[in-house]
Amino acid sequence: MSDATTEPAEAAPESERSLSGDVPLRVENLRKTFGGIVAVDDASFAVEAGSLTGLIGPNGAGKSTTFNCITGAHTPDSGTVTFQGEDITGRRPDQIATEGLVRTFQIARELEEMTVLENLMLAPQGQIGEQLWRSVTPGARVEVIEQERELRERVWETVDFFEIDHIAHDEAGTLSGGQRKLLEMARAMMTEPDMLLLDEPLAGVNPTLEEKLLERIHDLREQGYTFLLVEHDMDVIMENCEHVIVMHQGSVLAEGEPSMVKNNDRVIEAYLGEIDV
Ligand SMILES: Nc1ncnc2c1ncn2[C@@H]1O[C@H](COP(=O)(O)OP(=O)(O)OP(=O)(O)O)[C@@H](O)[C@H]1O
Repeated sequence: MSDATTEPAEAAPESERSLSGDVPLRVENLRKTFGGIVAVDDASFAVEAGSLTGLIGPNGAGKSTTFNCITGAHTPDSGTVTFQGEDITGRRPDQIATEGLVRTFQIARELEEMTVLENLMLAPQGQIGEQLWRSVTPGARVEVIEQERELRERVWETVDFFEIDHIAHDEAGTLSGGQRKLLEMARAMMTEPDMLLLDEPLAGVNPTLEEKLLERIHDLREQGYTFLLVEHDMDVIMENCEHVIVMHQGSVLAEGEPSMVKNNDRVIEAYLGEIDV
C-alpha cells in the first residue's frame, strides 16, 4: 500500500498512501487541545472500506481523544472528519451514529438492571418499543406489532451470532467483563452500522472470551463491515489488523502493514520502555 519510493522503515503517512478502494472514514489535520495540552496535533489518516484497521500508540499518544473527536464526544479545534463523503466534524454522537458510524458504549447503569434481551431490544435507532405503547389507532398497532416481531427476530439472530443465548435472560449488571463486551458489540450491531469503532474492546476480557470477540470481529469483517480498533496493546493489533496507524504525541508517526510498522525505528523508539515490540 505504501508509495514505491517510500522506505519501509519510514512508513507512509496517509497523504502518501495509495488507497485502492472506498475510504469511508477520513481524518484530516485533526487538532484538539485541552488548555495548554495538545492532545491531537495535526493527525491525518484514512480507513479503507471492509478493513480491520488498528490505531495504536503509547500512553497519552492521543488515541482516545482522536476516537472521541471522530465519534462526536469532543469537538476538534481544527481539522475535519469525513464519513462516506460527508463532513461530520463537530456533529453530536447520536447524529454520527445515525450516519452509520457507530462506537461501542459501556452498558449504562440504568441498563444494568435490564436483561441482555431487553438491552438489545432497546439498542436500535428509531426504536419502536416506545411507539408500541403510544400507538392507539388499530392500523398503527398492527404495523408496530409487526415491527416488534421483526425486531425480536433480529435480537435473537444477534444473540445467536454472539453466542450469548445462554445469558439472554440474565441482567446485564451480572455479566462478566468479557460478556459485557460481547453485549456492547451486539448492541452496536443492532443499530445496523456501516462502520464500527471499538475502543480497547479486549480490555479486562479473559482469554476465552477474547478469542470469541476476535472471531466475531473477523466474521463481521468478512461480511463487509469496516472496523477501527483503538488499542494500547500492540500485539492484539499486530495479530489481527491488516493496516495499522501509530500515533505518538498527538500525531501519526507511522502507518502500514503490521510487519512494516513493527520494524519501524520510530515506532520502536516511541514504544521503548513501554511495551515489548
Ligand atoms: N479531558 C482532558 N483534559 C485534559 N487533558 C486531556 C484530556 N483528555 C486527554 N488529555 C491529555 O491529552 C493527551 C492525550 O490523551 P489521550 O487519552 O487521547 O491519549 P491515549 O493515547 O488514548 O492514551 P492512553 O493509551 O493512556 O489511554 C494526554 O496528555 C492526556 O493527558
